[in-house]
Amino acid sequence: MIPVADALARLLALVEPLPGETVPLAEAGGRVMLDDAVATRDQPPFDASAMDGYAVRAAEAVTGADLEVAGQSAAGRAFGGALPRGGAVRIFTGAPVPEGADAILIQEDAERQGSRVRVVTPPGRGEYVRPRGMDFPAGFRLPGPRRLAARDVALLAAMNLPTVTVARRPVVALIPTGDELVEPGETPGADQIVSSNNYGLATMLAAIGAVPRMCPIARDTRASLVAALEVARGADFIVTLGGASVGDHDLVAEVFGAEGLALDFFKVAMRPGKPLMAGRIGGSVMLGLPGNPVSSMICGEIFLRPAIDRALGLPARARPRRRGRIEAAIEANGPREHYMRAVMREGADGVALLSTLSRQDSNLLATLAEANALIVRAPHSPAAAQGEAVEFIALD
Ligand SMILES: Nc1nc2c(c(=O)[nH]1)N[C@H]1C(S)=C(S)[C@@H](COP(=O)(O)OP(=O)(O)OC[C@H]3O[C@@H](n4cnc5c(N)ncnc54)[C@H](O)[C@@H]3O)O[C@H]1N2
Ligand code: MOO
Repeated sequence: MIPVADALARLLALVEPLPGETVPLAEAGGRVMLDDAVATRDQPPFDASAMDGYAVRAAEAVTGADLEVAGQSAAGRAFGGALPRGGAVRIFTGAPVPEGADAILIQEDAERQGSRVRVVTPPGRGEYVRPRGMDFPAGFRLPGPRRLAARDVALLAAMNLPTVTVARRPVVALIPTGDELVEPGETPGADQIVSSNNYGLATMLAAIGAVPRMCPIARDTRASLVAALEVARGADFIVTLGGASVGDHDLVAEVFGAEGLALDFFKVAMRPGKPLMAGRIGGSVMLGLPGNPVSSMICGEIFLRPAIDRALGLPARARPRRRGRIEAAIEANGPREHYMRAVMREGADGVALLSTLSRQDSNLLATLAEANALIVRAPHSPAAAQGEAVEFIALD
């Protein structure tokens, strides 16, 4: 058994960042932009009004001043010239402030009389004027690599970038293994269960920008595993579920070995998730996850997510951990790093409070769904009393 951190480092070393492809902005959300984006223009591209009112010279727009309205500036239809002396220009939000004006008299602070406007409450100099480039100047950089959130895409559009170069999505073949498995919706035999891990992992993968490839269930025979591998070939990652342990029907390492798997490691000091393996087969990274549903989902969190991030060109790092306090005592831990399902709530003073769920067996998907956090306990940690600090990973 190797430590979790070593296993992750070794897995990440097997992964190569994928090349980029150019996509239209409307399809860029959630994708990883590889390089810095550079603004081609100032935003706003001119001094703009932040309010509806009158563009004026602050020095002239004193209380009671009576200004001649020389014209109007609307968004998309600027006033043609400069602001005349003693004048005002009717202006609307987002419109260019005419040359010579340095403040906006909002209409609530003015009285309009025909072609003239009286100042009731004078504006300060610069008031309600958004200077050119206030949001960002030409040459401004949005740094890559980054996974593009909706707000990033809005910014790229404002930067006048119609396309963006993003990492190709990694294709991840998911191979469930086991004679006992049927697809959801089928009628299981008396000794059968429904395959769940592949659906959970596919959902996790799609959410982080990978493309899951659902392979048919491989039975516990050489021929069936080889057939599933053929469906998986060519994917960036080939992930098997189950068949990883030491039982007579756990054939993955042996069959894949004969098919060219260069195994890098097998067995990790973690709980759940011990019989994890990784290597390379053909051009693909192979990750063998344990069959127990919670084990494979937690291994997905701890290993597959950082590996996908690396393929996407993002910094490769372990899932971020936070610190919180436990609401009830926890027993001493054994030799494996323990990922305990827990419910986290934010305490009144901003401290996260964690309650471990009472049942932690690695077949219990219902407790995983109930959990919103994984408390991480280092190997051999002593018993922890109520209120003690622990590290945890927030589940999303
Ligand atoms: N003698 C030993 N037995 C076991 C050991 C060990 O060290 N010595 N390790 C245990 C641990 S820890 C785990 S984890 C499991 C992992 O075994 P496998 O990866 O070989 O998984 P399977 O035996 O194929 O299945 C385990 C369990 O999970 C169910 N399963 C499998 N695939 C799916 C799926 N797609 N959806 C839902 N459930 C699935 C399967 O029916 C079994 O119940 O080995 C322990 N044994
Ligand atoms: O490591 Mo197994 O994944 O404990 O159940």
